[in-house]
Amino acid sequence: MVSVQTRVADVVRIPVRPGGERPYDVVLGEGVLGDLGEIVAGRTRAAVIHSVALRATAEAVVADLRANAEVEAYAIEVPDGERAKQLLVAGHCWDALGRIGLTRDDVVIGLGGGTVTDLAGFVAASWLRGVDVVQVPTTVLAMVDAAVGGKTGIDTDAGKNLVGAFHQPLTVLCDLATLTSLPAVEIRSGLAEVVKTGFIADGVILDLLDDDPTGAAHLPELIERSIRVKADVVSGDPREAGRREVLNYGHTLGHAIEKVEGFGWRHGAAISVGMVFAAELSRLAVGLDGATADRHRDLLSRVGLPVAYRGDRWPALLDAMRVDKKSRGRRLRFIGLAAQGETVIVDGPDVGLLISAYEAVAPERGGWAR
Ligand SMILES: NC(=O)c1ccc[n+]([C@@H]2O[C@H](COP(=O)([O-])OP(=O)(O)OC[C@H]3O[C@@H](n4cnc5c(N)ncnc54)[C@H](O)[C@@H]3O)[C@@H](O)[C@H]2O)c1
Ligand SMILES: O=C(O)C(=O)C[C@@H](O)[C@H](O)[C@H](O)COP(=O)(O)O
Ligand SMILES: [Zn+2]
Repeated sequence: MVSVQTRVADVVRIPVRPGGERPYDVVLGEGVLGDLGEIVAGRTRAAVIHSVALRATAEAVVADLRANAEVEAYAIEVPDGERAKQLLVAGHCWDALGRIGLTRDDVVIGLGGGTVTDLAGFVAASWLRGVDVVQVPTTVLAMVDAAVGGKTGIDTDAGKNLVGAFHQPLTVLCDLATLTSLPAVEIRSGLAEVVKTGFIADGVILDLLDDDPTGAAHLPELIERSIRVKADVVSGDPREAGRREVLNYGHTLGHAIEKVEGFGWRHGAAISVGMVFAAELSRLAVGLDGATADRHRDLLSRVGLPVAYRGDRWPALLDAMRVDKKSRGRRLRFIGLAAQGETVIVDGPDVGLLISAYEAVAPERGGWAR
């Protein structure tokens, strides 16, 4: 396990102000899960959607809400990991909400990693055409990214997150104490989104990770900085009409790897490879300097994330990338980097260029031609 230092002694509240939609805060600190009762007090019912790994925490939350907030709380358990983001599991949750009799005055609570907050958000967005959701992320990845900003959804056979809705939460509670049980491999996966945030916006993040690539020495600060960037981007463009697309840096290839791997790769691992590819594409297409491009591979390797993938999977990856939400007609679109903190759209690059960029992550190519 990676030890979690708690340098953020005080609770930090980071505002998300999505224009036209209800404003909310991301609350970050040790023990902030204790605020949940106050947040949902006055509701009749609450449904706590959680993964197997969070069963004990969910049971404690349910008991606390019943005893201290006079809320009829119920736990709904879903599978661990990406297997939660399936239509079948959403259906299981809708059936459970039906049995509970959850009304529009009641609330869904998403307790777990990004797979659970994505699922719970989608269930809340669709149940009765929309009920409130409070997100309680328990992984680094969910705190810095998935639980913030209202993107919710599930996967289909065709690809990642292809069904979903924008549904902003009532509040996001990031309790640093929950991270003490998080395996190191999951911390590393979360650091991939942290690195993404460093390259697209806040360069201090990259320096902090250079200082300690395990993330342990600066974890609360890394989480806070990443949330601030996400909150800022989402506040300006909650429904991805434009600028929000920058949060997809590394995701076009990353999501394709997840699909080709049958959703068996961690999200952070897949977008780590995706960022090395995106950096190389940026070098070739928009003149990103070689040192910044190389910094991707160096930093991500030192964090302990993968930076290479199989050459023979290129045709399948290209097919998978065509259903990416950024695609327009036959044109693939990528988020590129002109310099650290300066994103650009790489619109409709030709396949030859994509293959050249892919060579940066495929040590032995094979099975595909230029
Ligand atoms: N909606 C968004 O904006 C957004 C942003 C980024 C990622 N995502 C999505 O998030 C998902 C990845 O999230 P993730 O990395 O959190 O994965 P995850 O939800 O699969 O969690 C990782 C593993 O850790 C376990 N776990 C969770 N909290 C724990 C804790 N405190 N202690 C011990 N074990 C714990 C989980 O049960 C799971 O097995 C992907 O589906 C990705 O597409 C969504
Ligand atoms: O919040 C966003 O916007 C993002 O793109 C954040 C990503 O890290 C995240 O993985 C998101 O789920 C990707 O969304 P998608 O629209 O590409 O499915
Ligand atoms: Zn992501």
